[in-house]
Amino acid sequence: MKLVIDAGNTRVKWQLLSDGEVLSRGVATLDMDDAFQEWAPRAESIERIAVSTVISEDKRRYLQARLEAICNAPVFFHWAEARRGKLVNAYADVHRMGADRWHAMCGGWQATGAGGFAVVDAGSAITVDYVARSGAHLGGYILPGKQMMLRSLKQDAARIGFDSLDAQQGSPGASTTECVQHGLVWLREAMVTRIHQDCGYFGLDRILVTGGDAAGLIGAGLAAVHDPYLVLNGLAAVDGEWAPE
Ligand SMILES: Nc1ncnc2c1ncn2[C@@H]1O[C@H](COP(=O)(O)OP(=O)(O)O)[C@@H](O)[C@H]1O
Ligand SMILES: CC(C)(COP(=O)(O)O)[C@@H](O)C(=O)NCCC(=O)O
Ligand SMILES: [K+]
Repeated sequence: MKLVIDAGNTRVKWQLLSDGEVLSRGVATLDMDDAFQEWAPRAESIERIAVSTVISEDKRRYLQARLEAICNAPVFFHWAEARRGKLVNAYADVHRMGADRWHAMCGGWQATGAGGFAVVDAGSAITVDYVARSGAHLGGYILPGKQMMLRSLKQDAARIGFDSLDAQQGSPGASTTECVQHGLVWLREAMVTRIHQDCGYFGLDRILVTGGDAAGLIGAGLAAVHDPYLVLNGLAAVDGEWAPE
């Protein structure tokens, strides 16, 4: 049995795998005492743990120590790479790229086979990455995620006080709350339009979306396949049979 973990800035996603089949899966946060209680009873059967993470080095060490306290299996951390098979990273300095972005692209490559694709990961931050049919990563974008935008408006502007609002429309607002909340919808719609345009320009056939705010992007019209476990699928492939060359 293998445990694969995607530890993001907000949440930890995990899956327990046996011969490539998913036995169980879940979501936790690192600060929870019982973060691993769902799989901990099966820890003795786990032979290997593979992790993709973008958390700080301090938190990464904390995660490793917690895993080693529960489980005897070796823990492997996987990072962004220059290439994996035909998939070629656009970064000159690949170590600077978030492991989650690389593993999401790996998951996308495995899932789409022949065509080019876009990966949108709407997590703490939003990332967009484009991969051509040849496997060449064309580059991407990093934007603040929904909660990050709301937090920065609240913290960094003295007179922007607003409430939560389940806004579905991006029409011009007539109060601070509406201006902020409709603004998010408006921004989302603009982003979706731009991603669709880029996919046409670069000849990409498919869009894959993942992350906690994926449903919001689909609600804003993103024509994408939603896979909440895209990073884990890519990580499992990299940690498994998929040879680097
Ligand atoms: N139950 C939830 N707990 C926390 N965040 C959630 C939840 N449901 C949706 N979200 C949204 O998902 C985002 C986190 O998504 P996630 O993909 O887990 O991020 P990360 O990979 O950065 O940890 C949050 O910013 C929040 O907007
Ligand atoms: C952009 C990210 C913060 C996204 O992480 P997340 O929001 O999913 O936790 C992460 O991929 C990261 O820390 N990247 C490093 C910089 C880069 O990818 O160039
Ligand atoms: K992520």
